[in-house]
Amino acid sequence: MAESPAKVQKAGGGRSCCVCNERRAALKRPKTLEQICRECFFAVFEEEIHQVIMQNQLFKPGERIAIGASGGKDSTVLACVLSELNRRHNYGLDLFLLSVDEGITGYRDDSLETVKRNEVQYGLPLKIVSYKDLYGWTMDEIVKIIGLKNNCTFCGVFRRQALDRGAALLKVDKLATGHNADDIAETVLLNILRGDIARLSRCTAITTGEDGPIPRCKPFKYTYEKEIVMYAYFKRLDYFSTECIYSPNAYRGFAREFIKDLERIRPRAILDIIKSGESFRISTSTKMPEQGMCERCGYISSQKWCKACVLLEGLNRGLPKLGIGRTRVSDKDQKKDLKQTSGVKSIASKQCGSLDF
Ligand SMILES: Nc1ncnc2c1ncn2[C@@H]1O[C@H](COP(=O)(O)OP(=O)(O)OP(=O)(O)O)[C@@H](O)[C@H]1O
Repeated sequence: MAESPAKVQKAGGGRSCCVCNERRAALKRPKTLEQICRECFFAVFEEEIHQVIMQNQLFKPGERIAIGASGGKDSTVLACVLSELNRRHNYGLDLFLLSVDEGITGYRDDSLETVKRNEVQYGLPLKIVSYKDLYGWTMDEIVKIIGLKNNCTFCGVFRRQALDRGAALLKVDKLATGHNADDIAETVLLNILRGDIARLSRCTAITTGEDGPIPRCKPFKYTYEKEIVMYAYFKRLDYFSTECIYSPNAYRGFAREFIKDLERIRPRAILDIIKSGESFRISTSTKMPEQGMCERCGYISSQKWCKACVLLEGLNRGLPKLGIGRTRVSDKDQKKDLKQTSGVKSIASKQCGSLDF
């Protein structure tokens, strides 16, 4: 449901809109702090996304595009705006909604109900793929075994692959996700803090995976989260706004809060962090992982087995910590497990909501 954004910055003193100069300003744009009326806000918000799509040639006429639809604000606004722009500018796209059911009772089951309503509201066919069908496990079952600490690693790795598998079933050319400017700035910071050069070098790319099965793109790369919330609120869009019940990601939470603090002082900070991320150049002497194919399932992987197969093997063998970085499994046990598991190296923990798309 369209909830009131935590802090809609109201326009003050009955000023007129800085765009049309006719209507009264209804809000202050978080990105530019301009006083603007509702109608002009919708228009500039949509036009900026259209420009990003055109300048970065995100889509080609005739393409089939899946929108990763979680039922949350970002992907709901993405579905709404993409269908509108597709009509208005004759992109010639065949749009679909693609949802991953992670099997989280009290969270994903409810948000999927929202996506089912969106299917009708936007007239976009919906495909749902589930962890249970793909991997034989729901997140509820995984959490029972692994607890709350590392569950985001399983969820993130499985979701990435599940989206690819769903996209393949839909036979789409590309997958569009609702990652916004705040998400990307946050990921730039996290990759710097972790010294993860490989991810730092690709996390700002608007399109990724062009060498893989299905490229992914982020039409909201420069769109501020606060503006997405305002758009959803003023348009009264039907979205689901509850946080995942298994998401205790404190580290990412600190990065998020830090960026929100910076944004309060200087809204451009978000765009500048993204710009800094884009400007990073990796020295030629830095060794980058080589992309290959998982020997087990054929999915792209820089190791012998992909991350999902390593994690799944651990779950199925009753060694759920197999493949999770920096765990308390003793070195000896882990070495033994990994040896038995065809020499796959331990993977570093990938946090929930991370942008390794
Ligand atoms: N279960 C899912 N099914 C399909 N797509 C998903 C799912 N979870 C995430 N995505 C895609 O990845 C994007 C970023 O996901 P993230 O978990 O960071 O959520 P978010 O920032 O809360 O976005 P949203 O508001 O759309 O839920 C989403 O906008 C969506 O496009």
